Amino acid sequence: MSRFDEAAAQAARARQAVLTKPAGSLGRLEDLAVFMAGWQGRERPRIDRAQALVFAGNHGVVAQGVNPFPAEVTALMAQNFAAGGAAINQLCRVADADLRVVPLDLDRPTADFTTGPAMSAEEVVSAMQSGADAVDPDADVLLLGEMGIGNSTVAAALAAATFGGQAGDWIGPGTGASAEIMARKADAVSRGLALHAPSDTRGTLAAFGGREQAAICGAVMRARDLGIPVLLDGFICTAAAAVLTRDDPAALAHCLIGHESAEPGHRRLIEALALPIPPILSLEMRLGEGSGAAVALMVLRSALACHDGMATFAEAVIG
Ligand SMILES: O=C(O)c1ccc[n+]([C@@H]2O[C@H](COP(=O)([O-])O)[C@@H](O)[C@H]2O)c1
Ligand SMILES: Cc1cc2nc[nH]c2cc1C
Repeated sequence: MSRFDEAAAQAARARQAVLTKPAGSLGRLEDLAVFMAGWQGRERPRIDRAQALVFAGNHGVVAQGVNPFPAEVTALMAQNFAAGGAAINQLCRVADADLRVVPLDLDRPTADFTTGPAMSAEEVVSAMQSGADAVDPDADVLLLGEMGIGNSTVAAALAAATFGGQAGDWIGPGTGASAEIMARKADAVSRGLALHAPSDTRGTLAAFGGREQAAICGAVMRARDLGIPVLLDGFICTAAAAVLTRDDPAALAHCLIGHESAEPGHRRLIEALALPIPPILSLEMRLGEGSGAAVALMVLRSALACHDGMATFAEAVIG
């Protein structure tokens, strides 16, 4: 497993200290440059290739009436991604990321977690493998996103199973749930938590699903093996990746959270994870599909452009 290269990070910190700016004046852009230096293992990190992976899946728990949009929208949005008409297509174009959408058995939803396990152990392994296989080994940064009608309910269950608390602590409006839908969501998550008591990563994914969540876990692990830093998207993507901390509390050390979503559970999740760098952006976005990670990539590129391109005081002969 790749490790944070402290020597490269230290060299990047030393470089930040001599660039032509008051110390610390680029704020968290400086932290981002040092983070990338450590995980890429070079004083001057770079992003020549950014890969964005969006995993899509369908969920049996939609039978509980927990989502305002019908499950068919997952496949329709997958087609929209392929045709270039979604927000993520526009954002990847301006952020210069290679977008790949990976639909995962959309015509075979996972089982309803209120009545039994969402997935078998084999299905979990297969979805994790799909995620791992999709990672471009030559990427300098990996953006992760998801699409799946009903998956804000799955995310709430995964977060509650991982960090504790009640259903009401983790549910939110998702794509725009009414009060009645919210009540059904709380009930579905509560019943799921009463039915399943998983204690590890794969068991938690098997209990609640879904395929896109397992794929995100597989991609995060593969990126770690390859030494590729990861930009997570919003609530649903973060909740999926967070399941990895059940097996290894440091599993997300190479991850940044692209943005803090408007979905209320995201703040709680961010606090529970306590990653060293806070979410890059907070724009009240709540779309999913990797959109917040793609906007955050533009900030990350800004951080690296300053780190790499600025003159040092010695070079500029200032002050
Ligand atoms: O990740 C987020 O922060 C986020 C917040 C709200 C909604 N979403 C997206 O909305 C879908 C899930 O919402 P729902 O209402 O169908 O459970 C799924 O496709 C997600 O990508 C995503
Ligand atoms: C239209 C639509 C687009 C999305 N993108 C990610 N999740 C989504 C959910 C819906 C409903």
